[in-house]
Amino acid sequence: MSGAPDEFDLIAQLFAPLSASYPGAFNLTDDAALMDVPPGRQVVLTMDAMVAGVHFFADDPADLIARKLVRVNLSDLAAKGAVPFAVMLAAAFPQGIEAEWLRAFADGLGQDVAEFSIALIGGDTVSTPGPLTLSLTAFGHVPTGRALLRSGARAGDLIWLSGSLGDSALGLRARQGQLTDLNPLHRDFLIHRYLLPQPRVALGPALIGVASAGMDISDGLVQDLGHLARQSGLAAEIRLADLPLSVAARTATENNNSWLACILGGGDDYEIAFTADPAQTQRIRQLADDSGVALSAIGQMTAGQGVAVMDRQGKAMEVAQRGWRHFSNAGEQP
Ligand SMILES: Nc1ncnc2c1ncn2[C@@H]1O[C@H](COP(=O)(O)OP(=O)(O)O)[C@@H](O)[C@H]1O
Ligand SMILES: Cc1ncc(C[n+]2csc(CCOP(=O)(O)OP(=O)(O)O)c2C)c(N)n1
Ligand SMILES: [Mg+2]
Ligand SMILES: [Mg+2]
Ligand SMILES: [Mg+2]
Repeated sequence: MSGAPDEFDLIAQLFAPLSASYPGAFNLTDDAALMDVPPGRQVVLTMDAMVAGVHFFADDPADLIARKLVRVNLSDLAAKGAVPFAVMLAAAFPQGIEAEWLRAFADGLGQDVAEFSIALIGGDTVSTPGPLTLSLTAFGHVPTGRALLRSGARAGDLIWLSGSLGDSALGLRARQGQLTDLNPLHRDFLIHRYLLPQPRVALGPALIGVASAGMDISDGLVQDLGHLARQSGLAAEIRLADLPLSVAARTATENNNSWLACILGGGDDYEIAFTADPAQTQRIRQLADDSGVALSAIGQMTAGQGVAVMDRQGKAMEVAQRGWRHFSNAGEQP
């Protein structure tokens, strides 16, 4: 492909190679793909869209935009305990987009297709007079009947969280010109966490038979745990002191307490929150050691409803920011 991109060259030259490992994708030359499911497994499907100016900045590197798109979707699959195997891409590219940008985008897609052993099995390519708009559908599989659901938590279960919380939301604030007193290394780390989330693809499947419920944290810990608690018919209580913070996030919040709200409700974490019977604690600690992904017990499920955040004195805190909403009704209680 040289000069101005052509729709069919783009598909044949840049996207088709990413389907090579999947015969049912017909090298992206047919109307649809065919999918077989391994015996004893169920397909898990998820779709997340990303829009320039809403989920990422239009001038973010094209390869990282593509990889973030893959990763936010694989995060949902991991939260269900699923092993990812395929994705479908719907891309609306702004008119006049450059061939070089598309090549970088496809390179990024290819990097993550390889890294996560998945295939691009189809999609659609259109132009838009609006901002770059991307949607990915991701497919994974789990042993039939064993997927982790939001509804499986029981009273007394501990709440666990992978990785560290708030890095990405702080990275976004740093890019927006806030958090100006960060040291450059911390700033780069936080921005990297924003640009390139790390879906917990190995952890998810390992949690089957260990966790009672799971979800990924995309909107903000407090809001998202609220969804899990509601679906399980329970309340969630988390302890501020036990939230896993990176050195960079800890430093940022030490200097300025108002960033705490960002950690509790800033979103873009793409970490997995799961619940488990306290009897599973040893196994979970072993999983963390084996996988190299930190797992922290941050609270417990109790009878009741809602999410309470306990401060360092054990008192319920006011939470200024519970999580991201694309739309909200004025006057509605969050
Ligand atoms: N436009 C839509 N049409 C159908 N289902 C949707 C739509 N938007 C969201 N959903 C469904 O609503 C549920 C919650 O979505 P969402 O909050 O985006 O979850 P997540 O944060 O895990 O991506 C999911 O089951 C999702 O498939
Ligand atoms: C430029 C920019 N501004 C703001 C945000 C913050 N933000 C946008 S959407 C979102 C929540 C997650 O996106 P969503 O579409 O709700 O994904 P899902 O919850 O469906 O996985 C957050 C925290 C961002 N990521 N980038
Ligand atoms: Mg979603
Ligand atoms: Mg999710
Ligand atoms: Mg959301």
